[in-house]
Amino acid sequence: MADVWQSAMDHAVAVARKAGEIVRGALKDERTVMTKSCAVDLVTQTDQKVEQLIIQSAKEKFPTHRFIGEESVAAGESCILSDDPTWIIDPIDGTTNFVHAFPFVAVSIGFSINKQVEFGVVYSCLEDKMFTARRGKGAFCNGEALQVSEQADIHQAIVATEFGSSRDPAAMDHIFRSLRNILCLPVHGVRGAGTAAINMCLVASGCVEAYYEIGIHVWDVAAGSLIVSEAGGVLMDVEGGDMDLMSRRIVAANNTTIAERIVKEIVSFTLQRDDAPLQS
Ligand SMILES: O=P(O)(O)O[C@H]1[C@H](O)[C@@H](O)[C@H](O)[C@H](O)[C@@H]1O
Ligand SMILES: [Mg+2]
Ligand SMILES: [Mg+2]
Repeated sequence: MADVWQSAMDHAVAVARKAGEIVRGALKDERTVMTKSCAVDLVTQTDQKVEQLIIQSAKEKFPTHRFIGEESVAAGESCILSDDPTWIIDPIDGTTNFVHAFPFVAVSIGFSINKQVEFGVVYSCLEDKMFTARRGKGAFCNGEALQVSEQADIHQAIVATEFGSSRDPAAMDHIFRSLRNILCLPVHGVRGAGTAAINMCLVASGCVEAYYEIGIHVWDVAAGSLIVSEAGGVLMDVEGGDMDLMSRRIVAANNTTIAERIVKEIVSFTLQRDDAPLQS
C-alpha cells in the first residue's frame, strides 16, 4: 500500500529547512521583540512569518489537513487536537535564544493522526541538524539513526529542564524545589538548551538522559516526543502514567528507570490545558 503520510513528512522537512534559512537570515538583522502573556514571553516578526510560511505551504498541498500553530493560537485560534491529520507547529522553539542569538533555535513540526504523532521534524537551524522520526521507523539526525543513552543510574545522569516563560511565584517555587531535589540526588548535572524541542533531541541523541518541564505547550513537544520514543526512549507525565500532549507537562527519558526516578523528585503542579475552552 502506498505510504500516504510520507509526502507530508517530505514537505515538512523541506519547509523546515526553508524556515531555518529565514531564521538564520533574520539573525543578521535587528530583531523587533514583542511580548505575549508576560514580559518574558517573547515573540518576533520572524516567528509569525515562519509560521505563515509553514501553514500556507502545507495548506496548498494538503487542503483538508488541520493546523495548530503557536502564533496562530496566540492570535486567538483554537488549540483542539482532533482525530484529523493535524500539523502541530512551533515556528521558532527558543525565541528567547533567537532574540539573544544564543545558538539553539529550532523549527518544530509534529503531525498527528487520531491524536497520535505520526511524524516529527525538528530542525536545529543554527547547528544545521535535521532531526526526524516516523512512527515505527526510527529517529534520525541528518540521516543517521539515533539511540538514547543506556544509563540506568540516575547518579550518573545529566537531566535537562527549563524555567519556562512564566514568573508566577507559586509555580517558580515548585520549579526550584524540583530542581533542588534532582540536583541533590545528586545527578552529574542539570542543563537546558533553552528549547524544549532541542532538549528532547538531546535525549534522543543520548547526550542527556532525561528532560522534564511543566509549562510547555503541545507545539513545543509534539515532534520531539516521537523523536525520543523512536530513539528508544520513554515519555511520562510528571506524576507518572501516560504523557498527555495537551497537559503542558512532560518527562522524556532514555528509559523507565530514569523517568520514574525523576518523577519521584518533581514537585508537580497543574496549568490550564492547551485544549481548555477559550475564555470570552
Ligand atoms: O516560546 P518558545 O517557542 O521559544 O518555546 C519555549 C521552550 O521550548 C520551553 O522549553 C521554554 O521553557 C519556554 O517556555 C519557551 O517559551
Ligand atoms: Mg516553543
Ligand atoms: Mg515558539
